[in-house]
Amino acid sequence: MSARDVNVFYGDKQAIKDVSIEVDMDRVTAFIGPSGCGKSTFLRTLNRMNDTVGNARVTGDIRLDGEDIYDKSMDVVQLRARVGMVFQKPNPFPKSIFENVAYGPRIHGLAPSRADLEAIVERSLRRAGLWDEVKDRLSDSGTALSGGQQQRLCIARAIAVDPEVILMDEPCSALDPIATAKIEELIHALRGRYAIVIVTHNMQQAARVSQRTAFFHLGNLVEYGVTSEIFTNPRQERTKDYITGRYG
Ligand SMILES: Nc1ncnc2c1ncn2[C@@H]1O[C@H](COP(=O)(O)OP(=O)(O)OP(=O)(O)O)[C@@H](O)[C@H]1O
Repeated sequence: MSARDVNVFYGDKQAIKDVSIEVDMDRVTAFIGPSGCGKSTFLRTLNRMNDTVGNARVTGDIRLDGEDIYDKSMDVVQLRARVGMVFQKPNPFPKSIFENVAYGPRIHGLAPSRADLEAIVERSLRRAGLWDEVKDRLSDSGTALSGGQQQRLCIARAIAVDPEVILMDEPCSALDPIATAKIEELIHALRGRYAIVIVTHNMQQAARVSQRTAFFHLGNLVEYGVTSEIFTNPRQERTKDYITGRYG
């Protein structure tokens, strides 16, 4: 995915200023920066989630496989299948575990038969590291799972429609350390199969899970590069101040 000269406004207030970035398709990219710097706002431009925010306006050019995702001909439902999203708070549908995962493939026509649908559900739950925990209770409600399991269910739901990119907006902030570690392991396991972009407040997490890091401050993309270099040898003073804990 590539973004060029992206600006986002909420009414008159500019939240993102001229951001350009190339997201590598076979890597995990972390967005870091102090609260309110625009990480989530920018993440949401990548699958047009800002369309659902009444006063938000996006300018610039964002492409997925060379296609302008803001073009009038772009089908937003298809786009959000290709660029899936996992939110801060796990948000399974109030339906069974099976239905949570089956819903997307069904509406996108990916499963011609019941057997195909069952295969997709099993594969997605396996990839999300949840199959062994839920295989005997697929008809239980998704909302009855633990928080960490719910978040892996949401990841399985995103995977089920065969996305190219998965956006994760602070996916562990509502989870305990054990559930967090499982999600981090999962991100490692999914790397290479999907491009993953994760917003995180937790710098250790960014360092653990990502290969590329983008540091945002006051709506600007201050620095973007190889994660180990950003954390050990940042080029910009503002990045250095943030990673050494001087603000944020
Ligand atoms: N719906 C909205 N209407 C108006 N302003 C908004 C809206 N959403 C976000 N903002 C503002 O845009 C700026 C960027 O917010 P955003 O949530 O993207 O930052 P963030 O870096 O993700 O913050 P955090 O780490 O606290 O989640 C902030 O000043 C915020 O107040």
